[in-house]
Amino acid sequence: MTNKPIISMEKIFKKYENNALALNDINVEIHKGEFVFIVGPSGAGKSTFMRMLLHETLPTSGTVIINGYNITKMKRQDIPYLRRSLGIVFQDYRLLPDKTVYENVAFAMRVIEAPRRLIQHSVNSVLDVVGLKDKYNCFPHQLSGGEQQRVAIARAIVNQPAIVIADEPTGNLDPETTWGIMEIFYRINKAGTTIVMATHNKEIVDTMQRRVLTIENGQIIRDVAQGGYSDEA
Ligand SMILES: Nc1ncnc2c1ncn2[C@@H]1O[C@H](COP(=O)(O)OP(=O)(O)OP(=O)(O)O)[C@@H](O)[C@H]1O
Repeated sequence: MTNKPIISMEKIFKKYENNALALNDINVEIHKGEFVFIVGPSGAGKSTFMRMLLHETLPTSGTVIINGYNITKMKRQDIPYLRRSLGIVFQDYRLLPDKTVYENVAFAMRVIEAPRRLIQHSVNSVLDVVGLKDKYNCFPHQLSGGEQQRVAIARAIVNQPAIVIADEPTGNLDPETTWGIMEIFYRINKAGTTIVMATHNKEIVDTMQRRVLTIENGQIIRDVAQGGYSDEA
């Protein structure tokens, strides 16, 4: 058995066109099954870090390997395979407004041309995981923010990704709804999926007691295996 990290970043620098140095020598390994919070002040480089995992931005220098793909060297035709191994959840849900809950989730499987019966089975099963089976026929505007985020999570996990990347997923939600969403992430992680979540929410980080990477001025200034928002390593 190998123990290769599922995500590895080595000597990552990211300088934007305006010369802003968003990431300044990031070195980190994340292993399968970990739950990792990315925290830090506004402008620290968290979004840049997350966008790099999604292949939305490339490093100026350094190596990023995600689920076996070297993102700076991979072939263009392999990008969809990398994306398929990632489930993505955003702060603002990003559902298709004119599609039902069922269709929003099924869409993620239709684009990879999954067979119809598998789609039916998988969508029903993930809607059950997020507690939204009864709402399968609703449109996003008929749902609360928390329910919309549940749909987005169902969509993110329906293709059974190895890694779920969540950027501030509870940023628009009240505290009670936030905990409902965190419980779902907790269960997904318990089932073996690696989770990387950027958040400003001190309370959830303190309560969950998972790995915390703190980014400041483009550098990882703290890496705590199991701790709170500002615990020392
Ligand atoms: N597309 C871009 N072009 C130029 N500079 C950028 C770009 N995106 C981010 N930056 C700069 O890079 C730095 C890091 O930004 P980033 O968005 O990664 O921070 P963040 O930690 O996610 O902040 P927040 O918590 O406010 O979302 C900032 O100085 C920002 O101004």
